[in-house]
Parts: sequence; C-alpha cells; structure tokens
Amino acid sequence: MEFETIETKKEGNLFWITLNRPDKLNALNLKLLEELEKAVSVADSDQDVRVIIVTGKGKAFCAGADITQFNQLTPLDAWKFSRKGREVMDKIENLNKPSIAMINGYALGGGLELALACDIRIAAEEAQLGLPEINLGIYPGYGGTQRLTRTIGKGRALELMMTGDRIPAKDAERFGLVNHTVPLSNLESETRKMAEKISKKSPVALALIKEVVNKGIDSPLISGLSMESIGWGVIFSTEDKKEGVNAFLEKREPTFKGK
Ligand SMILES: CCCCC/C=C/C(=O)SCCNC(=O)CCNC(=O)[C@H](O)C(C)(C)COP(=O)(O)OP(=O)(O)OC[C@H]1O[C@@H](n2cnc3c(N)ncnc32)[C@H](O)[C@@H]1OP(=O)(O)O
Repeated sequence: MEFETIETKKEGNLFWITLNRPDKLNALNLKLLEELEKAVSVADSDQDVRVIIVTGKGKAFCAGADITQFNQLTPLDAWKFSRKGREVMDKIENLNKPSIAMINGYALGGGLELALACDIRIAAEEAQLGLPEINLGIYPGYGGTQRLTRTIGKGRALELMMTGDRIPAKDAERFGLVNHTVPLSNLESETRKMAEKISKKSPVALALIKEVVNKGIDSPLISGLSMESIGWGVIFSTEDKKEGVNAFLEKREPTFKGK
C-alpha cells in the first residue's frame, strides 16, 4: 500500500509503521493521522501480523500535532483534528495485537500520546519525551492527560503537563514511562528482539491480556478480577492452550496458531 506521510513494512510476523515527515520532525497532520489509521487497519486485519511497531524517520519519533495548522483551524476543524487523533490513538490501544513504540528521538505532545497508546515503549538513550502543549497555551488533546497519568501517576504527570519540560529517556524509564532505554545504535535490534519474542506467544492469550488489563484498569478491582476469571474460561477453549501445555509436557517449543 502506498502512503505519502508514513512507510509500512511487513517483516515475517512484524509490521513496521514509520512516520515519514522527517523535515517536520514527523509532526501529525490530518493526512498522516488518516494514513496511520489505514496502516493500523491493514495490520490488524492481516492474520500473519502478530506485533505492530511504530517509529519515526530521522531525529524524531514525533514532535506532536502539526502546529503550523493551528492558526488556520476553525473551532470545528480543531474538533475534527483532535477527534481524528483520539480515534487513531484509541484504535491502537484497543487493537487485539500488541504494539511497540520504538522511540528514536523526540516524542513530544501528540507524539508522546501516540507512544502512550502503544503497549510497550522502547526508547533510544538520546530521546527526549514531554508534553509541551502548555507552552502553546493549550493542553494535551490526544489522550495524554489520561494515559500519562495512568502510566506514571498523577504528581509526575501533572508536573510534565504543567511545566512542559522535556525529560531524557533515562528519566522516563525511571518513571515507568518507557519500558527500556538503549543506545540509538541498538534500538532497532532490541525492539525487533522484543517484538519477535512476543510474536511467538499465543495471539489469543495476548489479545485477552490486553482486554483484561485495558478494561480492568478503569474498573473496580472486583470487576477486573472477574474479567480475568471469565477470560480464563475462554482461554481454556483454545487450541493454543492445548499446544502450550502439551509442548511443556513433551519438552518442546510450542507453535501457537491463534486458534
Ligand atoms: C488539534 C488537536 C491537537 C491535539 C493535541 C496535540 C497537541 C500537540 O502535539 S501540540 C505540539 C506539541 N509539540 C511541540 O510543541 C514541539 C514543537 N517543536 C519543538 O519544540 C522543536 O521543533 C524541537 C525541540 C522538537 C526540535 O528543535 P530543533 O531540533 O531545533 O528542530 P526545529 O525546531 O528546527 O524543527 C525542525 C522542523 O520541524 C518543524 N516542527 C517541529 N515540531 C513541529 C510541530 N509540532 N509542528 C509543526 N512543525 C514542527 C519545525 O518548525 C522545523 O521546520 P522548518 O522551520 O520548516 O525547518
């Protein structure tokens, strides 16, 4: 599939999406958001794809929403633009398949919000992360107020939103905002290693983990625990469960088919 503002690549069971506006630090305009949404749909409906990786070309992962559009936007356009962004982030978070944000450089504003919609974040040591919207007299609008707070806690999230400060990847790792920090030269190989490891697990179990964690986190503990138990009933009906248990008993590696 041909895109203007992103590149996609299928590599075995991995699907790479690279934001491709390096001259503008991969800032998110409407076109890019629409193409990103399409690419995510393609990856989602392809049975062979087991893990989706999102990254950016050049020195940025993504420097946020395209500020140059802001002065031309009518309030109605702004609503449309913000809604489209939210829809894309929600779609990524709610995918049945795992996603990894490979943060190669700046992840700011809408760029950090995109990374937060992914399940796992691996960052280059050189990367900087933040929500600088406050410096523009606005505030995060692609889910950052909620997802950052749930990821690193209220105090730290409010500090990042209120100061607009950029933090180095190592600090982001310390806060639990990124899972791992590696030198830029190892970023792709380390991300691929993690993606390949996950791609060999049962897709059904992975989808259920996402469902129970993502829905459970916004529910009372008792409801989350109940969802976990109900999911257990489902997982025991799968071929993958039989395969996993038999492989253990037969002392061999399992091959999961997602059934
Ligand atoms: C409408 C709904 C919105 C929903 C919520 C989302 C909101 C947002 O995301 S608001 C944007 C938040 N992001 C920022 O405020 C970051 C802005 N960028 C910067 O502060 C800097 O560019 C930098 C610190 C990230 C990098 O600085 P530097 O290395 O000096 O690089 P340049 O500033 O020269 O950038 C190169 C090139 O890229 C353009 N650019 C960078 N960020 C954006 C952006 N967010 N939107 C549009 N364009 C951006 C920058 O203007 C330069 O372009 P040229 O001047 O044409 O070379």
